[in-house]
Amino acid sequence: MTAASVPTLCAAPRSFALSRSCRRQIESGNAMTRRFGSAVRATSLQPEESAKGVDSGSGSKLSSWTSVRQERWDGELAVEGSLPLWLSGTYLRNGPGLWDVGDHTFHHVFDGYAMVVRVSFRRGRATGAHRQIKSEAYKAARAHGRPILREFSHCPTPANLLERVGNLVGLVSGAAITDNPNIGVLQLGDGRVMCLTETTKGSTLIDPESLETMGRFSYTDRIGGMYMVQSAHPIVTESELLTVLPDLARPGHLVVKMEAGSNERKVIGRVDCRGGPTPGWLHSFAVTENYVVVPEMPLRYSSTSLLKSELAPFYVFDWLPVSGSYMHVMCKSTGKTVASVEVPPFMAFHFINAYEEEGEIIVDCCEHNGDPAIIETLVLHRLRSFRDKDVLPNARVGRFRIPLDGSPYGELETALDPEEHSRGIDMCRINPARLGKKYRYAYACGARRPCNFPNTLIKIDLVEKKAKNWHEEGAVPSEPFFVARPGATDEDDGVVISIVSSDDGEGYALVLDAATFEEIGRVRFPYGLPYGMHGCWIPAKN
Ligand SMILES: CC(=O)/C=C/C=C(C)/C=C/C1=C(C)CCCC1(C)C
Ligand SMILES: CC(/C=C/C=O)=C\C=C\C=O
Ligand SMILES: [Fe+2]
Repeated sequence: MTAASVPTLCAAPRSFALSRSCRRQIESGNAMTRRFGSAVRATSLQPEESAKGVDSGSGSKLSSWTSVRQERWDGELAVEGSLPLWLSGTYLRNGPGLWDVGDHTFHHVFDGYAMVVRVSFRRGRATGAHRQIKSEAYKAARAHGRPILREFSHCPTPANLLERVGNLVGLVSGAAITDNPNIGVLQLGDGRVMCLTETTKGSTLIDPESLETMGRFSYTDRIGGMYMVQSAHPIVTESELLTVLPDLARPGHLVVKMEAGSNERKVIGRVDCRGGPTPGWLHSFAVTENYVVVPEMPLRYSSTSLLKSELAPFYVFDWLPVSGSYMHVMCKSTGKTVASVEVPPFMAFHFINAYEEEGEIIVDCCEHNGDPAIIETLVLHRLRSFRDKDVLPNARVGRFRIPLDGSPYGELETALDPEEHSRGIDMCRINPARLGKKYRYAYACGARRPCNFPNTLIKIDLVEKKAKNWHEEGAVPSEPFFVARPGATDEDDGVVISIVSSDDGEGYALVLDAATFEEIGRVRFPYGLPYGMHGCWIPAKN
């Protein structure tokens, strides 16, 4: 049986909540995995194989949704084209690299065990590496031949009352939840490099050269208890890290900062949630020069799921549009909430940028048309088998306008015609020099339909309301990362780097001129790489 014929768990492409039968199937996920485990494993690599993608039966050898079985590799990379000589430094990208362990195959792309990829550029040449992160979750799964801790869509089912109580204690103590840091990687102002996920215990230090796991980042403050969850996208500058911690016990959000060189987070302020029994999912947030913008989405933590160790309609979340959607604005220097407005329902993983303009705050995000169906789009068997189907839900650049004059409502509009990017957009980046300021360009993954996943790179011009697209037939590019040319003054003077998995099973880092969005070069890995989430740039020292 090939990946293309793996039976689908939940085939309905667009639904607000999963049907009862789909939920039953997810709840009995372990049994499903046992039944179809060998089929799913057909897309995985055996240790002795290279990490190149396996033919899925559709003629494609795409490696995006295939585990890498080699724990590590490093070596020289072949360069095609000519890389700018000023491009000197290291691009790191984190993501889920391993979705199969023992007989168990994960269900969702967000479940995979973290793997970091490195591409180092120097004088027009490049070296590369990948390495599996040795989290406790990964080591326990390796030791037991199955996942032991709770991941995004995987919830070890308690066999009896004793185990149920154990899981509850494990939730409160954090012992039962994952530390698998598979979402982002960033360099702190003091030079330390951290991989992270949404569980606070997942923050993990790595060596940016060897990619070795150095150990857990231990926060020395006393912010613990039910603050076991954090945004996966802290905002990091040379001087500090700013982030938001959902309060699962008393619905609200704590905005905290940690100075470079310190392990101690300090509270800036707190906003109470206005709707729902629990906080909304806060994967990312936005800042302006003076404010922190805290979104409150109707996709909210499910207390039943957390307390009973069960899967909710959206894994650990419920979609509760009647609970309302809100945007809160906190002053960075005083911690006071200066605006809290109700907005139309929205669904966003990623905020692009925000800025202050004439009595209001503008906040842009990759918005999935107020529909959480995108979460189901990212289920692995759908990514593997629906490649020629047009099942990627529509998305747009959502632009919030938040008045600062005390008005109770904010607006949500579409910043440019979504046809400019074929109604697909996510995994956005900007020039970091424009963070919190009025800006013109955003880079993201977009769509060329039919597709089941974003398959283009796009440069969005928010002034002209146009997008430039890069596309290669059958390829899946990951987050386009902007690196400014040293000394640049124009917002788009630099390059955009994206790691691409191509249809023939190959993998390469693509380098585009950010101004023209034309290819300058590609740096080939000797094997295909799985899809990755977010990256960072570490400039060379000299
Ligand atoms: C976008 C993405 O990759 C999200 C990952 C989210 C994860 C791993 C969430 C983990 C969890 C919590 C934040 C709360 C407690 C349960 C658990 C599902 C482990
Ligand atoms: C890959 C993704 C969404 C794609 C939608 O079009 C979201 C990833 C979120 C984690 O960082
Ligand atoms: Fe993200």
